Amino acid sequence: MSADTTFANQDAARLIAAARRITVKIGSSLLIDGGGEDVRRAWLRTLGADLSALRGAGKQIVVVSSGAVALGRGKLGLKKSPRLDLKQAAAAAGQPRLMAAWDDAMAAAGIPTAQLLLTVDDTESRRRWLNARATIEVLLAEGALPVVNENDSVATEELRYGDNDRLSARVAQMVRSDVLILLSDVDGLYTADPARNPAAEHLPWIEEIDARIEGFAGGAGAAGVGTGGMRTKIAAARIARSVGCATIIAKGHDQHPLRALGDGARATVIAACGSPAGAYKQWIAGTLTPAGALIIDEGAVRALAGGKSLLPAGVRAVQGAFERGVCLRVVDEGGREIARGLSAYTSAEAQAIKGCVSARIAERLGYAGPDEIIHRDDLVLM
Ligand SMILES: Nc1ncnc2c1ncn2[C@@H]1O[C@H](COP(=O)(O)OP(=O)(O)O)[C@@H](O)[C@H]1O
Ligand SMILES: N[C@@H](CCC(=O)OP(=O)(O)O)C(=O)O
Repeated sequence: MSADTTFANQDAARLIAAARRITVKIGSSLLIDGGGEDVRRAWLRTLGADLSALRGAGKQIVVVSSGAVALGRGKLGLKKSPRLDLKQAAAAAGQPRLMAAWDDAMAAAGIPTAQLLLTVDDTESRRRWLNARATIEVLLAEGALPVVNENDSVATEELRYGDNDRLSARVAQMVRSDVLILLSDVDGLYTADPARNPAAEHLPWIEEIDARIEGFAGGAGAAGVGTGGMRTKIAAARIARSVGCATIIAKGHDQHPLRALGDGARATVIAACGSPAGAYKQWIAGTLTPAGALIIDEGAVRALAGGKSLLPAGVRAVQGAFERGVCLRVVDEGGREIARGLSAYTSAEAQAIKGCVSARIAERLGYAGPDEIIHRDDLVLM
Protein backbone atom coordinates (compact mmCIF):
# COMPACT_ATOMS: atom_id res chain seq x y z
CA MET A 1 0.00 0.00 0.00
CA SER A 2 1.49 3.36 -0.99
CA ALA A 3 1.83 6.27 1.45
CA ASP A 4 -0.66 8.13 -0.74
CA THR A 5 -3.27 5.42 -0.31
CA THR A 6 -2.89 5.35 3.47
CA PHE A 7 -3.39 9.11 3.55
CA ALA A 8 -6.64 8.88 1.58
CA ASN A 9 -7.97 5.95 3.61
CA GLN A 10 -7.46 7.92 6.76
CA ASP A 11 -9.29 10.74 5.04
CA ALA A 12 -12.32 8.53 4.31
CA ALA A 13 -12.40 7.48 7.96
CA ARG A 14 -11.85 11.04 9.12
CA LEU A 15 -14.60 12.37 6.84
CA ILE A 16 -17.04 9.81 8.21
CA ALA A 17 -16.02 10.55 11.80
CA ALA A 18 -16.51 14.29 11.30
CA ALA A 19 -19.78 14.08 9.31
CA ARG A 20 -23.11 15.13 10.77
CA ARG A 21 -25.23 13.78 7.94
CA ILE A 22 -24.32 10.92 5.63
CA THR A 23 -26.11 9.62 2.54
CA VAL A 24 -25.26 6.00 1.76
CA LYS A 25 -26.06 4.54 -1.68
CA ILE A 26 -26.16 0.77 -2.06
CA GLY A 27 -25.87 -0.76 -5.55
CA SER A 28 -27.94 -3.72 -6.74
CA SER A 29 -24.90 -5.97 -7.01
CA LEU A 30 -24.41 -5.80 -3.23
CA LEU A 31 -27.99 -6.42 -2.23
CA ILE A 32 -28.94 -9.16 -4.61
CA ASP A 33 -27.48 -12.62 -4.98
CA GLY A 34 -26.17 -13.76 -8.38
CA GLY A 35 -29.48 -14.99 -9.80
CA GLY A 36 -31.54 -11.95 -8.79
CA GLU A 37 -33.73 -14.26 -6.72
CA ASP A 38 -33.29 -12.84 -3.28
CA VAL A 39 -31.62 -10.29 -1.05
CA ARG A 40 -28.31 -11.04 0.71
CA ARG A 41 -30.02 -10.89 4.06
CA ALA A 42 -27.14 -11.81 6.36
CA TRP A 43 -24.97 -9.15 4.72
CA LEU A 44 -27.77 -6.56 4.92
CA ARG A 45 -28.08 -7.18 8.66
CA THR A 46 -24.37 -6.37 9.08
CA LEU A 47 -24.86 -3.16 7.11
CA GLY A 48 -27.86 -2.39 9.35
CA ALA A 49 -25.64 -2.86 12.40
CA ASP A 50 -23.08 -0.43 10.90
CA LEU A 51 -25.79 2.15 10.19
CA SER A 52 -27.02 1.75 13.73
CA ALA A 53 -23.48 2.27 15.08
CA LEU A 54 -23.12 5.47 13.04
CA ARG A 55 -26.41 6.71 14.42
CA GLY A 56 -25.20 5.84 17.89
CA ALA A 57 -22.22 8.11 17.18
CA GLY A 58 -24.68 10.98 16.58
CA LYS A 59 -24.88 10.90 12.78
CA GLN A 60 -28.05 11.15 10.74
CA ILE A 61 -28.27 8.70 7.87
CA VAL A 62 -30.27 8.58 4.66
CA VAL A 63 -30.04 5.46 2.49
CA VAL A 64 -30.53 5.29 -1.28
CA SER A 65 -31.09 1.66 -2.17
CA SER A 66 -31.11 0.07 -5.63
CA GLY A 67 -32.32 -3.46 -6.22
CA ALA A 68 -36.02 -3.21 -7.12
CA VAL A 69 -35.53 -3.99 -10.81
CA ALA A 70 -33.21 -6.96 -10.23
CA LEU A 71 -35.48 -8.37 -7.50
CA GLY A 72 -38.60 -7.81 -9.61
CA ARG A 73 -37.02 -9.60 -12.57
CA GLY A 74 -36.32 -12.58 -10.34
CA LYS A 75 -39.87 -12.50 -8.96
CA LEU A 76 -41.57 -12.24 -12.38
CA GLY A 77 -39.10 -14.51 -14.18
CA LEU A 78 -38.07 -11.73 -16.59
CA LYS A 79 -34.73 -11.64 -18.44
CA LYS A 80 -32.48 -8.53 -18.40
CA SER A 81 -33.77 -6.21 -21.16
CA PRO A 82 -33.31 -2.56 -22.15
CA ARG A 83 -37.11 -2.16 -22.55
CA LEU A 84 -38.33 0.55 -20.17
CA ASP A 85 -41.80 -0.96 -19.70
CA LEU A 86 -40.27 -4.26 -18.54
CA LYS A 87 -37.94 -2.43 -16.13
CA GLN A 88 -40.90 -0.49 -14.77
CA ALA A 89 -42.93 -3.65 -14.23
CA ALA A 90 -39.94 -5.31 -12.57
CA ALA A 91 -39.42 -2.29 -10.29
CA ALA A 92 -43.09 -2.39 -9.25
CA ALA A 93 -42.79 -6.09 -8.39
CA GLY A 94 -39.38 -5.79 -6.71
CA GLN A 95 -39.79 -2.65 -4.61
CA PRO A 96 -41.99 -4.26 -1.89
CA ARG A 97 -39.49 -7.12 -1.61
CA LEU A 98 -36.65 -4.65 -1.32
CA MET A 99 -38.40 -2.67 1.42
CA ALA A 100 -39.39 -5.83 3.30
CA ALA A 101 -35.70 -6.79 3.36
CA TRP A 102 -34.70 -3.35 4.64
CA ASP A 103 -37.45 -3.46 7.26
CA ASP A 104 -36.23 -6.85 8.46
CA ALA A 105 -32.58 -5.86 8.56
CA MET A 106 -33.22 -2.64 10.45
CA ALA A 107 -35.71 -4.24 12.85
CA ALA A 108 -32.76 -6.30 14.12
CA ALA A 109 -31.08 -2.94 14.95
CA GLY A 110 -34.33 -1.52 16.40
CA ILE A 111 -34.63 1.18 13.72
CA PRO A 112 -37.87 1.79 11.79
CA THR A 113 -37.50 2.31 8.04
CA ALA A 114 -39.49 4.59 5.74
CA GLN A 115 -39.75 4.41 1.96
CA LEU A 116 -39.42 7.43 -0.35
CA LEU A 117 -39.81 6.94 -4.11
CA LEU A 118 -38.60 10.00 -6.00
CA THR A 119 -38.56 11.04 -9.65
CA VAL A 120 -36.48 13.72 -11.39
CA ASP A 121 -39.48 16.05 -10.95
CA ASP A 122 -39.24 15.72 -7.20
CA THR A 123 -35.62 16.79 -7.14
CA GLU A 124 -35.87 19.51 -9.83
CA SER A 125 -39.15 21.29 -8.98
CA ARG A 126 -38.44 23.42 -5.92
CA ARG A 127 -41.85 22.96 -4.32
CA ARG A 128 -41.70 19.16 -4.48
CA TRP A 129 -38.05 19.27 -3.47
CA LEU A 130 -38.93 21.23 -0.33
CA ASN A 131 -41.77 18.83 0.44
CA ALA A 132 -39.54 15.78 0.05
CA ARG A 133 -36.90 17.46 2.18
CA ALA A 134 -39.44 18.29 4.90
CA THR A 135 -40.60 14.65 4.96
CA ILE A 136 -37.02 13.39 5.32
CA GLU A 137 -36.37 15.94 8.09
CA VAL A 138 -39.38 14.68 10.06
CA LEU A 139 -38.35 11.05 9.56
CA LEU A 140 -34.82 11.79 10.79
CA ALA A 141 -36.15 13.72 13.78
CA GLU A 142 -38.40 10.76 14.62
CA GLY A 143 -35.46 8.35 14.50
CA ALA A 144 -36.48 6.53 11.28
CA LEU A 145 -34.17 5.48 8.48
CA PRO A 146 -35.34 6.98 5.16
CA VAL A 147 -34.74 4.50 2.32
CA VAL A 148 -34.94 6.25 -1.06
CA ASN A 149 -35.22 4.75 -4.55
CA GLU A 150 -36.18 6.16 -7.93
CA ASN A 151 -39.88 5.79 -8.66
CA ASP A 152 -39.03 3.76 -11.76
CA SER A 153 -42.60 2.59 -12.39
CA VAL A 154 -43.88 6.10 -13.17
CA ALA A 155 -40.73 7.73 -14.57
CA THR A 156 -40.56 8.32 -18.33
CA GLU A 157 -37.52 7.83 -20.56
CA GLU A 158 -36.92 11.61 -20.69
CA LEU A 159 -37.69 12.20 -17.04
CA ARG A 160 -35.73 9.60 -15.16
CA TYR A 161 -32.33 9.36 -13.59
CA GLY A 162 -32.05 5.72 -14.59
CA ASP A 163 -29.29 5.31 -12.05
CA ASN A 164 -29.28 5.77 -8.31
CA ASP A 165 -25.78 7.25 -8.25
CA ARG A 166 -26.96 10.65 -9.48
CA LEU A 167 -30.22 10.36 -7.53
CA SER A 168 -28.18 9.81 -4.36
CA ALA A 169 -26.15 12.97 -5.06
CA ARG A 170 -29.40 14.94 -5.39
CA VAL A 171 -30.64 13.41 -2.14
CA ALA A 172 -27.33 14.30 -0.46
CA GLN A 173 -27.80 17.85 -1.71
CA MET A 174 -31.43 17.93 -0.56
CA VAL A 175 -30.62 16.91 3.01
CA ARG A 176 -27.29 18.75 3.07
CA SER A 177 -25.14 15.69 3.70
CA ASP A 178 -21.47 16.26 4.45
CA VAL A 179 -20.55 12.90 2.95
CA LEU A 180 -22.00 10.68 0.21
CA ILE A 181 -20.86 7.06 0.38
CA LEU A 182 -21.35 5.03 -2.81
CA LEU A 183 -21.05 1.37 -1.87
CA SER A 184 -20.33 -0.74 -4.92
CA ASP A 185 -18.71 -3.99 -6.02
CA VAL A 186 -15.39 -2.21 -6.54
CA ASP A 187 -13.23 -0.32 -4.01
CA GLY A 188 -13.10 2.94 -5.93
CA LEU A 189 -12.05 4.48 -9.22
CA TYR A 190 -9.15 2.99 -11.16
CA THR A 191 -7.33 4.33 -14.22
CA ALA A 192 -9.39 1.77 -16.21
CA ASP A 193 -12.07 -0.81 -15.40
CA PRO A 194 -10.13 -3.30 -13.20
CA ALA A 195 -12.52 -6.08 -14.29
CA ARG A 196 -11.09 -5.76 -17.83
CA ASN A 197 -7.62 -4.37 -17.22
CA PRO A 198 -5.60 -5.96 -14.39
CA ALA A 199 -2.91 -3.27 -14.75
CA ALA A 200 -5.38 -0.50 -13.81
CA GLU A 201 -4.24 1.62 -10.85
CA HIS A 202 -6.39 2.61 -7.91
CA LEU A 203 -6.96 6.34 -7.27
CA PRO A 204 -7.28 7.00 -3.52
CA TRP A 205 -7.88 10.75 -3.63
CA ILE A 206 -9.39 13.06 -6.25
CA GLU A 207 -9.22 16.78 -5.64
CA GLU A 208 -10.93 17.87 -8.88
CA ILE A 209 -12.97 16.04 -11.51
CA ASP A 210 -11.39 16.87 -14.85
CA ALA A 211 -11.49 15.24 -18.31
CA ARG A 212 -8.70 12.85 -17.29
CA ILE A 213 -10.72 11.51 -14.34
CA GLU A 214 -13.85 11.29 -16.47
CA GLY A 215 -11.87 9.42 -19.10
CA PHE A 216 -10.97 6.70 -16.55
CA ALA A 217 -14.59 5.99 -15.64
CA GLY A 218 -16.25 3.27 -17.71
CA GLY A 219 -19.75 1.80 -17.72
CA ALA A 220 -21.06 -1.27 -15.88
CA GLY A 221 -20.29 -4.79 -17.06
CA ALA A 222 -23.06 -6.17 -19.31
CA ALA A 223 -23.55 -9.36 -17.30
CA GLY A 224 -24.13 -7.94 -13.81
CA VAL A 225 -27.17 -6.34 -12.16
CA GLY A 226 -25.52 -2.89 -11.83
CA THR A 227 -26.25 0.08 -14.09
CA GLY A 228 -24.11 3.08 -14.89
CA GLY A 229 -20.73 1.80 -13.72
CA MET A 230 -18.14 4.39 -12.68
CA ARG A 231 -19.39 6.97 -15.18
CA THR A 232 -22.53 7.72 -13.14
CA LYS A 233 -20.56 7.58 -9.88
CA ILE A 234 -18.22 10.30 -11.10
CA ALA A 235 -21.24 12.30 -12.36
CA ALA A 236 -22.73 11.92 -8.87
CA ALA A 237 -19.47 13.01 -7.24
CA ARG A 238 -19.44 16.09 -9.46
CA ILE A 239 -22.91 17.11 -8.21
CA ALA A 240 -22.01 16.34 -4.59
CA ARG A 241 -18.71 18.21 -4.80
CA SER A 242 -20.42 21.35 -6.08
CA VAL A 243 -22.75 21.40 -3.07
CA GLY A 244 -20.03 20.95 -0.48
CA CYS A 245 -20.41 17.19 -0.01
CA ALA A 246 -17.43 14.79 -0.23
CA THR A 247 -17.93 11.47 -2.03
CA ILE A 248 -16.45 8.14 -1.00
CA ILE A 249 -16.59 5.25 -3.49
CA ALA A 250 -16.00 2.02 -1.59
CA LYS A 251 -16.41 -1.70 -1.84
CA GLY A 252 -19.45 -2.89 0.01
CA HIS A 253 -19.54 -6.59 -0.71
CA ASP A 254 -18.08 -7.96 2.52
CA GLN A 255 -19.85 -7.94 5.88
CA HIS A 256 -19.84 -4.68 7.88
CA PRO A 257 -18.76 -2.52 4.92
CA LEU A 258 -19.13 0.82 6.72
CA ARG A 259 -17.25 -0.35 9.80
CA ALA A 260 -14.45 -1.50 7.46
CA LEU A 261 -14.38 1.92 5.86
CA GLY A 262 -14.15 3.60 9.24
CA ASP A 263 -11.27 1.23 10.04
CA GLY A 264 -9.34 2.36 6.94
CA ALA A 265 -10.45 0.05 4.09
CA ARG A 266 -9.32 1.17 0.65
CA ALA A 267 -11.61 3.62 -1.17
CA THR A 268 -11.62 6.61 -3.49
CA VAL A 269 -12.36 9.97 -1.89
CA ILE A 270 -13.53 12.87 -4.05
CA ALA A 271 -13.03 16.12 -2.16
CA ALA A 272 -15.86 18.58 -1.55
CA CYS A 273 -15.75 22.19 -2.58
CA GLY A 274 -16.77 24.24 0.49
CA SER A 275 -19.49 23.09 2.91
CA PRO A 276 -23.11 21.99 2.32
CA ALA A 277 -24.50 24.97 4.27
CA GLY A 278 -22.26 27.40 2.36
CA ALA A 279 -23.24 25.94 -1.02
CA TYR A 280 -26.93 26.06 -0.11
CA LYS A 281 -26.76 29.70 0.94
CA GLN A 282 -24.72 30.55 -2.14
CA TRP A 283 -27.48 28.96 -4.25
CA ILE A 284 -30.17 31.03 -2.52
CA ALA A 285 -28.28 34.33 -2.63
CA GLY A 286 -26.46 33.93 -5.93
CA THR A 287 -28.40 31.63 -8.25
CA LEU A 288 -32.12 32.03 -7.65
CA THR A 289 -34.07 34.97 -9.07
CA PRO A 290 -36.29 36.54 -6.38
CA ALA A 291 -39.99 36.21 -7.18
CA GLY A 292 -41.21 38.85 -4.71
CA ALA A 293 -40.35 40.74 -1.54
CA LEU A 294 -41.29 40.97 2.12
CA ILE A 295 -41.05 44.38 3.80
CA ILE A 296 -40.15 43.90 7.46
CA ASP A 297 -40.18 46.13 10.56
CA GLU A 298 -37.28 47.23 12.80
CA GLY A 299 -37.73 44.40 15.31
CA ALA A 300 -37.56 41.79 12.55
CA VAL A 301 -34.40 43.42 11.14
CA ARG A 302 -32.77 43.02 14.59
CA ALA A 303 -34.00 39.43 14.90
CA LEU A 304 -32.54 38.46 11.52
CA ALA A 305 -29.21 40.11 12.38
CA GLY A 306 -29.23 37.95 15.54
CA GLY A 307 -29.56 34.75 13.46
CA LYS A 308 -33.31 34.24 13.99
CA SER A 309 -35.95 33.09 11.48
CA LEU A 310 -38.38 35.58 9.95
CA LEU A 311 -41.78 35.33 11.65
CA PRO A 312 -45.00 36.68 10.11
CA ALA A 313 -45.31 39.13 13.03
CA GLY A 314 -42.42 41.21 11.63
CA VAL A 315 -43.75 41.39 8.06
CA ARG A 316 -45.38 44.73 7.15
CA ALA A 317 -46.06 44.18 3.44
CA VAL A 318 -45.86 41.48 0.79
CA GLN A 319 -44.91 42.29 -2.82
CA GLY A 320 -45.43 40.06 -5.85
CA ALA A 321 -47.44 36.91 -6.59
CA PHE A 322 -45.50 33.77 -5.75
CA GLU A 323 -45.65 30.09 -4.93
CA ARG A 324 -44.29 28.36 -1.83
CA GLY A 325 -40.55 27.63 -1.95
CA VAL A 326 -39.53 30.56 -4.13
CA CYS A 327 -36.72 32.97 -3.29
CA LEU A 328 -37.82 36.33 -1.81
CA ARG A 329 -36.00 39.58 -1.11
CA VAL A 330 -36.34 40.72 2.49
CA VAL A 331 -36.31 44.50 2.67
CA ASP A 332 -36.46 47.00 5.57
CA GLU A 333 -38.90 49.89 5.63
CA GLY A 334 -36.26 52.19 4.13
CA GLY A 335 -35.98 49.94 1.04
CA ARG A 336 -32.64 48.37 1.98
CA GLU A 337 -32.27 44.66 1.14
CA ILE A 338 -31.47 42.81 4.38
CA ALA A 339 -31.65 39.19 3.30
CA ARG A 340 -32.90 36.62 0.80
CA GLY A 341 -34.63 33.38 1.60
CA LEU A 342 -37.07 30.68 0.58
CA SER A 343 -40.69 31.39 1.41
CA ALA A 344 -42.61 28.80 3.43
CA TYR A 345 -45.86 30.35 2.21
CA THR A 346 -47.51 31.52 -1.05
CA SER A 347 -48.02 35.27 -1.55
CA ALA A 348 -51.75 34.89 -0.76
CA GLU A 349 -50.96 33.10 2.50
CA ALA A 350 -48.24 35.63 3.34
CA GLN A 351 -50.75 38.46 2.82
CA ALA A 352 -53.18 36.72 5.17
CA ILE A 353 -50.69 36.13 8.00
CA LYS A 354 -48.49 39.27 7.80
CA GLY A 355 -48.27 41.03 11.16
CA CYS A 356 -49.84 38.17 13.07
CA VAL A 357 -48.21 36.17 15.86
CA SER A 358 -47.33 32.61 14.91
CA ALA A 359 -49.89 31.14 17.32
CA ARG A 360 -52.66 32.69 15.20
CA ILE A 361 -51.51 31.43 11.79
CA ALA A 362 -53.95 28.50 11.79
CA GLU A 363 -56.84 30.83 12.70
CA ARG A 364 -56.01 33.21 9.84
CA LEU A 365 -55.45 30.53 7.20
CA GLY A 366 -57.96 27.93 8.33
CA TYR A 367 -55.15 25.35 8.45
CA ALA A 368 -51.84 24.98 10.28
CA GLY A 369 -48.51 26.02 8.76
CA PRO A 370 -44.93 26.62 9.86
CA ASP A 371 -44.26 29.28 12.55
CA GLU A 372 -41.68 30.95 10.31
CA ILE A 373 -42.40 32.67 7.02
CA ILE A 374 -38.71 32.10 6.15
CA HIS A 375 -36.82 29.59 8.28
CA ARG A 376 -33.30 30.66 9.30
CA ASP A 377 -31.84 27.60 7.51
CA ASP A 378 -33.29 28.98 4.27
CA LEU A 379 -32.24 32.59 4.90
CA VAL A 380 -29.07 34.45 3.86
CA LEU A 381 -28.19 37.90 5.19
CA MET A 382 -27.03 40.14 2.36
N1 LIG B 1 -12.31 3.12 -14.00
C1 LIG B 1 -13.05 2.25 -13.33
N2 LIG B 1 -12.72 1.93 -12.05
C2 LIG B 1 -13.46 1.05 -11.34
N3 LIG B 1 -14.56 0.40 -11.84
C3 LIG B 1 -14.95 0.69 -13.10
C4 LIG B 1 -14.22 1.63 -13.90
N4 LIG B 1 -14.84 1.71 -15.09
C5 LIG B 1 -15.91 0.91 -15.05
N5 LIG B 1 -16.00 0.28 -13.87
C6 LIG B 1 -17.05 -0.71 -13.53
O1 LIG B 1 -18.02 -0.14 -12.68
C7 LIG B 1 -18.62 -1.20 -11.93
C8 LIG B 1 -19.43 -0.66 -10.75
O2 LIG B 1 -20.61 -0.04 -11.20
P1 LIG B 1 -22.04 -0.77 -11.24
O3 LIG B 1 -21.89 -2.13 -11.87
O4 LIG B 1 -23.00 0.18 -11.85
O5 LIG B 1 -22.30 -1.04 -9.72
P2 LIG B 1 -23.39 -0.55 -8.67
O6 LIG B 1 -24.46 -1.59 -8.72
O7 LIG B 1 -22.62 -0.55 -7.40
O8 LIG B 1 -23.86 0.83 -9.08
C9 LIG B 1 -17.43 -2.03 -11.57
O9 LIG B 1 -17.76 -3.36 -11.27
C10 LIG B 1 -16.51 -1.94 -12.81
O10 LIG B 1 -16.68 -3.04 -13.65
N1 LIG C 1 -33.90 2.12 -9.30
C1 LIG C 1 -33.19 0.95 -9.74
C2 LIG C 1 -31.71 1.10 -9.51
C3 LIG C 1 -30.94 1.67 -10.65
C4 LIG C 1 -29.43 1.70 -10.32
O1 LIG C 1 -28.79 2.74 -10.29
O2 LIG C 1 -28.86 0.50 -10.01
P1 LIG C 1 -27.36 0.31 -9.44
O3 LIG C 1 -26.38 0.68 -10.54
O4 LIG C 1 -27.29 -1.10 -9.05
O5 LIG C 1 -27.21 1.23 -8.29
C5 LIG C 1 -33.62 -0.28 -8.92
O6 LIG C 1 -34.10 -0.12 -7.80
O7 LIG C 1 -33.42 -1.38 -9.40
